[in-house]
Amino acid sequence: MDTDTDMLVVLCASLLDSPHSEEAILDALVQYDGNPEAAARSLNSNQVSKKQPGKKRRRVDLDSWLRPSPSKKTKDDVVEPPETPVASTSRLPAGVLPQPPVSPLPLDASSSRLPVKQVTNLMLVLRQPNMEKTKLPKLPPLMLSTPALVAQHTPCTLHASVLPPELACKLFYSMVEASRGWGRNKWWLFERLVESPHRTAFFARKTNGIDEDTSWQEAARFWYNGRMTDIPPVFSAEMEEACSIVERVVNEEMSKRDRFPLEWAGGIGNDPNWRANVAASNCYEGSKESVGFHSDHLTYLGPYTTIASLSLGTRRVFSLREVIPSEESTSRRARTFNVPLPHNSLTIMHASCQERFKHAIPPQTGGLDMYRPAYPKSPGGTIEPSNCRINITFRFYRPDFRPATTPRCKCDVPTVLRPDMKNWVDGKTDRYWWTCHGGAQNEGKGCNFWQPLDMAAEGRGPVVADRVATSS
Ligand SMILES: O=C(O)CCC(=O)C(=O)O
Ligand SMILES: [Fe+2]
Repeated sequence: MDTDTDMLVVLCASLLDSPHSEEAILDALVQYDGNPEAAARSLNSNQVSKKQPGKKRRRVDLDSWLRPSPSKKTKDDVVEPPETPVASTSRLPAGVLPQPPVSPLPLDASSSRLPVKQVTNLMLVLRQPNMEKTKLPKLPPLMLSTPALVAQHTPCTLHASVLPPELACKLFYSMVEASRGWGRNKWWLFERLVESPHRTAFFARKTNGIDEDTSWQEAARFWYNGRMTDIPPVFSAEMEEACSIVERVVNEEMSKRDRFPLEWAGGIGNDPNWRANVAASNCYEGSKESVGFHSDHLTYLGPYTTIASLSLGTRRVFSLREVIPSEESTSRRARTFNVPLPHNSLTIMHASCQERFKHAIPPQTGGLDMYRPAYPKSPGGTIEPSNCRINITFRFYRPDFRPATTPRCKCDVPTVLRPDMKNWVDGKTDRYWWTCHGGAQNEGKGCNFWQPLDMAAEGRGPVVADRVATSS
């Protein structure tokens, strides 16, 4: 761990009511963008039920944290997962990576709005945590190679060959072409400017498909990673065509599933349960480009969102790993599930996936299969194999989470909405927090803003629970 991070861990530990493992602290720090007070508040709030009323708050001795920890690993140290093939120097702490949910316009380091500082690849900043010692046996990663296995083990479904082959090919070519102009997201983490190890872009649909509301373009225009962006492009003709097919598949799949009480239920008449009004696209060129474990911010998506992720081009592995709730941490261990995503497949991350699981595209070891398009780029042209994977995540920004309703912190930047993953409950009484996002751009210096989401007080909904309540 670098010195800055050491100091943050120490600071956070000094604010805790009871001792926590270094990994738990690091986890919370990453979740709160390196803000020790917000991280400590989160860890302390997990303790509330265990605390005895009237008992004096105990501060952890700073010295005990500053003392160097034993440097050599013992056999008991559980090193997280040997699972997905990830080079050891670039391994992220399992399940912790504040990679943002949607990836709008690239942030340009040369822009006058960003301070000129050395940029570090995100993968090099986060170190492998010392995992809590546990007696529970480590679970080897599990390869989920069929849609049935994916549905059995994860809150996701996998759909093969979703687009007509020619459309999939055309969309692949056009996105690869466009991706030459995309950039890598940059943000501040632990007082360092880090950048994502893949290129990314964000699109807003011209309308939400139902009315002429353009506020989603506004949402994307203004804030991303605590930074103002330009107006995003609208969907291309191929993206629109793909999107209508994806919407049909998603709604069909949702109609077969039980819905969670906090899910959006505002669709009336012909308005479907789910529609895509924005899309984030990623281009992974070659085997080393990746995205670390993260769950998507829920700022505009709201609780129990559904995200549809289209894969085009080279096949890559999608990793999913459950975040074990605190109270179950001694009784069961997380397992990593690896899902190979072929060209023209759709992965639907269903409601509860962002609350319970983190996901990643790890760097690929052991070689990459080149993608050989079925059609040439232009009629009569030659077919060139490609080492790129294009991912388009179609998302539904909820009307009750419109940008104007996002609380702002003391930095005067819209906050981000995060689930309390360590205390995931039942889809009804789960906790979420609005937290400061200013530090992601302001050299890592944010404020301490932290506010629980209160659906009723904030006038949000309707959600599935409201529908059930009125119909019974
Ligand atoms: O490339 C993928 O499949 C995942 C992308 C992702 O997780 C994201 O954009 O949030
Ligand atoms: Fe994601």
